[in-house]
Amino acid sequence: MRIVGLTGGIASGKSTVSNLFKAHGVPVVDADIVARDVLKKGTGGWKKVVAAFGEEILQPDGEVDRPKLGQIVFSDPGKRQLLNRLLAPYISSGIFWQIFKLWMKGSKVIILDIPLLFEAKMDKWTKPIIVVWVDPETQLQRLVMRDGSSEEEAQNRINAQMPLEMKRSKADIVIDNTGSLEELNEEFLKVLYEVTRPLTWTEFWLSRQGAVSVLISIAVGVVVCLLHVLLKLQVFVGSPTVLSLAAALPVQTKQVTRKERILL
Ligand SMILES: CC(C)(COP(=O)(O)OP(=O)(O)OC[C@H]1O[C@@H](n2cnc3c(N)ncnc32)[C@H](O)[C@@H]1O)[C@@H](O)C(=O)NCCC(=O)NCCS
Ligand SMILES: Nc1ncnc2c1ncn2[C@@H]1O[C@H](COP(=O)(O)OP(=O)(O)OP(=O)(O)O)[C@@H](O)[C@H]1O
Repeated sequence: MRIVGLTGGIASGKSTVSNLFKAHGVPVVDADIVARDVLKKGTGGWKKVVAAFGEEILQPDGEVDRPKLGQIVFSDPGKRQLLNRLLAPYISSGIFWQIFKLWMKGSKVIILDIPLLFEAKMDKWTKPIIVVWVDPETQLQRLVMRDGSSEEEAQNRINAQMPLEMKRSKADIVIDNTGSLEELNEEFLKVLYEVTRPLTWTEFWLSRQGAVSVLISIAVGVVVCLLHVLLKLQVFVGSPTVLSLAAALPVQTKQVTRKERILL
């Protein structure tokens, strides 16, 4: 199985690119969706966060007031680190299960869309790593337009992440999303070709099909060895029971001649 890391800065266009992957039939695990699920009312993550930040971050219906919590953590690095620490175990196990479900379905290539891939040190699990890059002015402008936030709030969110230039330097593939959506689509098609090339042997062994092949090979090996041992036992012990056991195995057996017995 190939787990492709898709990352970048906030509003650099990760979701836009992951939608293109989905449209071409490549499954995507979205870490932002996992992070939302683990903060739903009554979950383990919700309990930890409410205990640490107090009930004033809750809406009247008991769900977390996300914009309010966002304002708190994106203007205070200490509180952001606390939130990250509290949610990290839930987010990583949520991501693991999503990947496992796709593995069970037999998906060979999956995209892990995760803004904090490097910050959360999850880059070692993904190959190749795609970074969606935009220039800083375009990033700020798109973020303000999308979220309707002030420039200051938007800049705080940008500053809360590893600088995009540093992410770019760690990438295997860079998608420059400074241009139009048409230009992005053109660049995307080249990346799609690269990402969906045949699996390497290592990736194949890590896929469900590879694991099944290994299990079948082991089972066949065990049966062959067992048969061999049983036939030998028949030679030395001369037990007809052993021979009938060997005959019951799903491998063709034949009567051992005297000459063959001597060879065995
Ligand atoms: C603070 C929260 C409640 C704000 O929610 P809100 O709906 O306003 O934003 P949303 O979750 O859609 O995130 C939007 C973007 O903000 C950035 N972002 C989110 N959390 C963080 C963080 N802890 N550090 C840096 N950037 C972050 C990401 O680029 C993300 O795509 C929420 O972002 C959150 O729970 N964050 C902590 C969980 C986390 O680390 N999420 C990132 C997924 S790995
Ligand atoms: N090439 C483009 N031209 C114009 N607008 C774009 C382009 N690419 C993305 N956008 C817009 O920029 C905004 C940010 O894009 P997107 O939501 O895909 O970013 P993101 O990296 O997923 O953000 P986040 O980190 O918050 O999840 C969106 O409103 C999107 O429609």
